[in-house]
Amino acid sequence: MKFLVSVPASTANLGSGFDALGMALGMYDDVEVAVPEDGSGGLSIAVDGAGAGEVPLDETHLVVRAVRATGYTGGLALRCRNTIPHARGLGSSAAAIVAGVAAGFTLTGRELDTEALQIAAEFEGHADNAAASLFGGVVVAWSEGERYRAVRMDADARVRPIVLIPSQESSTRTTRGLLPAEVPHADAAHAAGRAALAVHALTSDPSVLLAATEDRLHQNYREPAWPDTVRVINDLRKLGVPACVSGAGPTVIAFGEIPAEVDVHGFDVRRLDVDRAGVRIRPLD
Ligand SMILES: Nc1ncnc2c1ncn2[C@@H]1O[C@H](COP(=O)(O)OP(=O)(O)OP(=O)(O)O)[C@@H](O)[C@H]1O
Ligand SMILES: N[C@@H](CCO)C(=O)O
Repeated sequence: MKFLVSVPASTANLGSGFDALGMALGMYDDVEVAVPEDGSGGLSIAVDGAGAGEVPLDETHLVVRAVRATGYTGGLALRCRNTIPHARGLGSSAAAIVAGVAAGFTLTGRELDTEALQIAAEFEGHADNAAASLFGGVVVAWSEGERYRAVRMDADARVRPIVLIPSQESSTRTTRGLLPAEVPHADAAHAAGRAALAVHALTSDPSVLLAATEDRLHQNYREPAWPDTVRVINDLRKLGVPACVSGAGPTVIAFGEIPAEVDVHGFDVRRLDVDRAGVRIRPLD
């Protein structure tokens, strides 16, 4: 058995929707999955691109851990071709987890269903990135007790994301540690209104994206980890360009054109499509 799992990157939060809003982006990690014909066990992993020479090549590899979380215990040969940069706020860890869950479900003959989201989201403790990589489009994710849920919507065709990716890495775990336990009531109320507006902006009316992407719950608290990111966001927003931190940073996500007067030196600027399909599985011979 041999198949290819192709999984999109994602951007979480989208400014106001901390831990709730996500969107899939047209940048992909491909994982070729094969099971030894003779039924022998064993594990082999090869990695090209992002993470090559850095990620472990044993049972602790994130894709393998996610495969195992689906209950598949047999032999596995993985070839990972990664284009999603690690620790930049583009959902690389969620993409790896979703790839592993999709591979595990395929190996055990199951359709990707709500249990796939549950398993994937349990790895990160929130479902925003994982739901986007699984389902594509724009997602709202939430949890009810220990169950993770998400709804998927189509992005408006006029939503044209641009990502500005710095070379510096920033770990999600580290910058979550910068967040306060409590926020002022006024900021919580602001976030609720703007996040609701963001759903409308992303799916029906991108003209209100500037207000919709204004955040008060995480970016300023995390600024010490990536001051240049916050500077670029503030410069863009002052000129009327909707911009916010992608996920836990340090990538900036903006909508529209980048004005020449904004200094984006040190950032790799790329226009990406919104991915509409989510994770894809294709048989290989
Ligand atoms: N394809 C992969 N294969 C193996 N491990 C991976 C893969 N992608 C990410 N990882 C692991 O996840 C880490 C990055 O996770 P982290 O949550 O900090 O950032 P991110 O997922 O890129 O960003 P964000 O969650 O803010 O969008 C990497 O340093 C690596 O250990
Ligand atoms: N919502 C998450 C996304 C990163 O995984 C955060 O901002 O920490």
